[in-house]
Amino acid sequence: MSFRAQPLPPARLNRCQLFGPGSRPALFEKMAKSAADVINLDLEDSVAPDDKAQARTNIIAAINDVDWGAKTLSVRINGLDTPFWYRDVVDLLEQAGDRLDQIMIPKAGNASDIYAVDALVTAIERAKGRTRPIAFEVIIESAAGICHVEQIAAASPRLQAISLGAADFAASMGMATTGIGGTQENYYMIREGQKYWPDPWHWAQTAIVAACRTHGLLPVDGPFGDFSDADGFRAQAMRSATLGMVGKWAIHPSQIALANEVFSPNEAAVTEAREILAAMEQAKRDGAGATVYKGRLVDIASIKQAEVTLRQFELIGA
Ligand SMILES: CC(=O)SCCNC(=O)CCNC(=O)[C@H](O)C(C)(C)COP(=O)(O)OP(=O)(O)OC[C@H]1O[C@@H](n2cnc3c(N)ncnc32)[C@H](O)[C@@H]1OP(=O)(O)O
Ligand SMILES: O=CC(=O)O
Ligand SMILES: [Mg+2]
Repeated sequence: MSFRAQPLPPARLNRCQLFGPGSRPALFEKMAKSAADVINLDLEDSVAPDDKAQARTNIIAAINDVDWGAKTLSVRINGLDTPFWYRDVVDLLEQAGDRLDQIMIPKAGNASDIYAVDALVTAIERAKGRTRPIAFEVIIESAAGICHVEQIAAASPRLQAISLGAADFAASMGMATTGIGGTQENYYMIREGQKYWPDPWHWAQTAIVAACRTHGLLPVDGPFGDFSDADGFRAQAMRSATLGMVGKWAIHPSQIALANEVFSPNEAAVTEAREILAAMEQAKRDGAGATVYKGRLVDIASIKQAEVTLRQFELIGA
C-alpha cells in the first residue's frame, strides 16, 4: 500500500453525458432542458467535414446564448490527427464565454497529446485573461490510448474525466464488430452446451477505472449505439457501475433516464451502506475491527465501500 492517499475525483455528478452534433443547433435547447448532468456539444465525429466551421459557430453562439443551468458544459474538439482541432480550441477559447467548463479531447494516444492541447489552451487563457481554467476530459478509444492510459490520466491538472469510446476503440483494435458497446453475438463461451456471453469491454473499462482512480479522475462509459435497446443499455451501464465507473454517455434522449437511474444509488443500497457504517460503529465500541452484518463479514474496508455509495448519494442530494 502506498503511503499516498488515493485522490478523490471532482465532486460533481457525471451520471449521464448527453451528446449532440454541433451541426444540429435545433437540439441545443432540448439538451439544455434534459436531465443529463453533462452536455457534450460535438465538433468531431457526428459532424461532417464540410460542416465543421458552421458547427463551431453554432456551438460558440449556444454556449453564450442558451441557459445551460447547473450542467457541466463540454465541447468535443476534433482529434489531433485532423486539421480542425487547433481552430476548435482557438475559436472556443477566444470567442465562447466563461460558461464553457470543459473540452473533450478524443482519440488521446499518449500524454503528449494532452500536453499539446494544454499548452495551446494555457496560452489563450493567459492572452485573454480568463480566470477560470478550462477543464479537460479525454476519450480512450485506440490501441495506443489504452496502452498509455495511466500516463494520459497523469498528463494535466486540467483533467477531470476519461471515457471509453467503444466505436473507435473497436476499430483501432481491429475487433470483428460494427456494434457500439454491449454484448457481441460472436463473443461467447460454451459450457455444457449452453452459450454464455462475456463482456468484451471489461478489460478496457477496468484499465480506465484504475488509471482514473490512481489520479483522482471520473471514469465514464461511452456510447451504446442501439438506442432502441433499453435492456442492453441498462445491462451495460450496470456492469460499468459495478466496475467503478460513475456514468455513461447518452447518444439519444431515451438513454438519459436509464443512465441516471443506474448511476444513482437506490434506497436499498443507501440503507445497506448506512447499516454497515452503524454496524462498524458498534464494532468499534466493542473494540473489534470486524463484525457480522446480515450473516457476512464486514470490516474496516467495508466502511470505505459503504462510503462510495453514500458519497454519490450525497452528491445527488446536494
Ligand atoms: C461514436 C460517437 O462518437 S457517439 C457521440 C457522437 N454522436 C452524437 O452526438 C449523436 C447524437 N445523437 C443524434 O445525433 C441523434 O439522436 C440521432 C441521429 C441518433 C437520432 O436523431 P433523430 O432521428 O432526430 O432522433 P429521434 O427522431 O428519435 O428524436 C426524438 C426526439 O429527440 C430529439 N433528439 C434527438 N437526439 C437528441 C439529442 N442528442 N439531444 C437532445 N434531443 C435529441 C429529437 O429532436 C426529437 O425531438 P422532438 O420529439 O421534439 O421532435
Ligand atoms: O467517440 C466515441 C466512440 O465510441 O468512438
Ligand atoms: Mg470516437
